[in-house]
Amino acid sequence: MKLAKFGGSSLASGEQIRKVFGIVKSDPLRKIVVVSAPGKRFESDIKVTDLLDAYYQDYKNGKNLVPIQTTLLDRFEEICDELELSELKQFLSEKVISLALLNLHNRFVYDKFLSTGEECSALIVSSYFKKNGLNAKFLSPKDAGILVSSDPCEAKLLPIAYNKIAGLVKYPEILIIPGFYGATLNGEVCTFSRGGSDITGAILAAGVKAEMYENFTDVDGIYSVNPNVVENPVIIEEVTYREMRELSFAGFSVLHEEALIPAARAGVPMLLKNTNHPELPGTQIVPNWTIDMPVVGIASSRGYVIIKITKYMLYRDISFGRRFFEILEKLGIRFEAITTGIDDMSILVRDKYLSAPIQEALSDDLKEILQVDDIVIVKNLAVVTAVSEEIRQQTHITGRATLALARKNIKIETLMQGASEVSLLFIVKEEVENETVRSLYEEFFED
Ligand SMILES: Nc1ncnc2c1ncn2[C@@H]1O[C@H](COP(=O)(O)OP(=O)(O)O)[C@@H](O)[C@H]1O
Ligand SMILES: N[C@@H](CC(=O)OP(=O)(O)O)C(=O)O
Repeated sequence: MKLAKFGGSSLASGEQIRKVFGIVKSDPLRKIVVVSAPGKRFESDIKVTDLLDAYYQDYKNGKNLVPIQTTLLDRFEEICDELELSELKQFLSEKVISLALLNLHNRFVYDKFLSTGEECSALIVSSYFKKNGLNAKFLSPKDAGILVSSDPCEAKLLPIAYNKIAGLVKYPEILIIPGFYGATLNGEVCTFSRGGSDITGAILAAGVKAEMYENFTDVDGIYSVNPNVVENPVIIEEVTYREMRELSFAGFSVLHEEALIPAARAGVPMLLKNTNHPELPGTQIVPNWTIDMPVVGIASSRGYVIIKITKYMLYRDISFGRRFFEILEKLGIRFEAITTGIDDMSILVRDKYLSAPIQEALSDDLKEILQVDDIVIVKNLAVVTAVSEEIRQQTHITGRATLALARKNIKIETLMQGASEVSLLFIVKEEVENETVRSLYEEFFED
């Protein structure tokens, strides 16, 4: 059995849904289909999930809801018209309108709004499949057994869920399951973080021990670098789960970083393919590499800050680390990397965690509680991450990378090896982010 997940770009219009139908029909092993909400049809278009977000904001702020409801209903109506599913229009319209009756004080109200895109999408796909002769069945995430924690917009799968999910193999129909959300033990709708349909796909593929998790999107494979920075970059033929997790976390938005672990643990291989060109091989995500590459991919992300603290003889104070982390926890600051020395400690954080009041509270606590001598906050940084399993084995990769940057006069603010040992992090000023990516790409991929 294979699990096929189709992203928003594959469900954006009736024409795209016809392609999805063709793909599912062409392989009888594709027994579970996970769908996202309709995505963008063209560059300036708005994804249905973003429209639902706007709908929620208008509802919360007491605004006139007619314009946003009309935009949403038009999207669904257009798809239904293209697929000749007129019988579904009224049902979907009621679903969308009834969101404006929800209790705003419920913790999961925003999740319910956002999840409606995937729910409607799965209803459309299952109706179209049935109408065209496929034995398909809509199954809600709750009925599929996707039981999740009660963390609005950040659901985590409850381990007990896997028992029920395993039972999905018994269905004779092709199951069409909405991605992106699950049900809490109290039956509330709770979504994963944005882009989370990939997580649903991975969980279900792991739960039924699928022979393959196919992730269909709008590119021919995973590019070795952001295609907006380097024109026509090389497509990665094969990447390990660990490499891909690092790349996703470091900026490759093509796959959600939380979608790798469930599939990896269950040993389910993944294949990323293009809905518009399903005949192409795509990118395989595998447990162990078979192709030697000094660097598999280069990801980058901006909006970082380094907090440097200095305290004379810091390393002798055995409670310093604990007290420092307690301060970070209290202020809700997540850090991504840390280095320490005799008198210094530096942490890398995203600037979204460091608003002006939080920064002030952090400075006060560091001075009062930890009595640090100095605090320096360096802003507007980008992290460029080169990833490969080979980095652990071959020391010359770091040398080649730093030399390539030195040749272009690019100053590295800080260089770190990721704790997973499959990544090298080059922290640079935001203004040289793209140049850093291009220089590393030239060094490792050109010729
Ligand atoms: N390294 C990369 N390789 C491929 N695509 C990438 C990469 N980095 C970013 N992307 C973007 O990810 C998009 C696909 O992801 P996403 O928009 O979530 O698709 P979907 O709607 O199918 O889930 C591509 O269209 C591309 O613009
Ligand atoms: N529709 C949700 C979940 C998702 O995974 O979407 P997509 O497959 O289009 O990235 C979102 O936009 O966040």
